[in-house]
Amino acid sequence: MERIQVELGQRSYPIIIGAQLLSQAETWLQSLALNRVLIVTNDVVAPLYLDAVEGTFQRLNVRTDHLVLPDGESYKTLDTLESIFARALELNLGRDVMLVALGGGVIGDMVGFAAACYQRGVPFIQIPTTLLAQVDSSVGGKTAVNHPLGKNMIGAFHQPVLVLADTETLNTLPDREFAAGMAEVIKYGIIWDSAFFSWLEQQREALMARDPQALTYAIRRCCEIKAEVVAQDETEQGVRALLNLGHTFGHAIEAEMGYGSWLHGEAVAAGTVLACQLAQQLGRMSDEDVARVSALLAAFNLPLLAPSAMRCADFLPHMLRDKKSLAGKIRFILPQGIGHADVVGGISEAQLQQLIDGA
Ligand SMILES: NC(=O)c1ccc[n+]([C@@H]2O[C@H](COP(=O)([O-])OP(=O)(O)OC[C@H]3O[C@@H](n4cnc5c(N)ncnc54)[C@H](O)[C@@H]3O)[C@@H](O)[C@H]2O)c1
Ligand SMILES: O=C(O)C(=O)C[C@@H](O)[C@H](O)[C@H](O)COP(=O)(O)O
Ligand SMILES: [Zn+2]
Repeated sequence: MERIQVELGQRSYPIIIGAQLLSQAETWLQSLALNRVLIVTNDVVAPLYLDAVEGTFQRLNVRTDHLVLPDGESYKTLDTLESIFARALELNLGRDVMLVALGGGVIGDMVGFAAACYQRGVPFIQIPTTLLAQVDSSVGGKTAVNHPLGKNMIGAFHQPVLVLADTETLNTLPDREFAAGMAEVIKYGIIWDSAFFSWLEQQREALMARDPQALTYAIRRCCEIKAEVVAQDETEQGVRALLNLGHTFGHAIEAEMGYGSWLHGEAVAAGTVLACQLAQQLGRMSDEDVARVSALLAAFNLPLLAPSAMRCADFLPHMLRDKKSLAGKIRFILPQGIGHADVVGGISEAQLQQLIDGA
């Protein structure tokens, strides 16, 4: 069992990573003095893991209710959020409730946002069941829903009180979803830790085979990096923006192609290649470094190219609305070699056309 602390003063919390955590989490839950919980999950995850999680709370004599939402990125909306509030109100849940997010990043982001808003804020626990959620979305307190005009545009910073990442849940994850999670794993190596990037290159076969030891190390290292970044900059005033590598392009792809058509991790992968190519044009990355990034993403069957239907003109309106934009100017996260990145502004439309349209 691995334990990583996210150090945020009064809002500090542990991330627990291990096998069979869903049914053996009493130790971590006991200290929270729970009264009542509402477990929110979706119709794919519920048949797999809801009973185990409910059983754990019930053994602690906690009154437990659940809500099963429809699955998918296209349901990460204000309408779905409203159905969480409706259920909480029908159950007469008060401010002593604990919301529990059981699922991937979509569930985690929505339940976190519901917790930030319900009766002006109640606590919540993250129980991430995808690789992406275990390495990224369950940690750090970014919560949101999408808007047709932009990804994660309506949201709040609201930290969970506990993250329980049961690595065995990854055994049921479809290959495409596993690969999507690897895009965020690779991101940490590029922006923060060149040794971790090299380790990923060496371990790619073990990771592809979901070797439990390799996977647990990768999840732990990602959570350590994210915890360090978030502890330095909880609300993205500076260094936290680095976690957005590939996302300026990626979010444009997700919104333009229709939420759910490209998985978040797939869009981030194609966006990461574009960010590396832009960095290369600016003399920040060598040809060899860009090739290493592309090869590692390709090893996990991730897309290296943006959708052919999308031209620069399709990206621009989305990228201008990106949350990192400042005074109407787009800012990108660009690597400096492998293991370091910066927020970079001042990229011209002509440079972006050259990058995306090749013209
Ligand atoms: N808040 C953050 O910091 C942050 C970080 C990264 C991504 N995100 C958000 O996370 C979302 C993507 O998350 P995701 O990739 O987990 O997608 P997801 O939540 O849609 O889950 C992927 C699919 O796997 C299914 N699933 C979940 N666990 C499973 C399991 N153990 N076995 C079988 N199937 C399982 C889900 O039902 C879904 O169909 C995006 O909305 C993205 O914007 C947020
Ligand atoms: O935690 C962060 O900070 C991140 O940027 C992590 C990203 O992987 C994640 O996709 C996040 O939701 C993007 O945030 P946004 O502010 O660009 O919507
Ligand atoms: Zn992301």
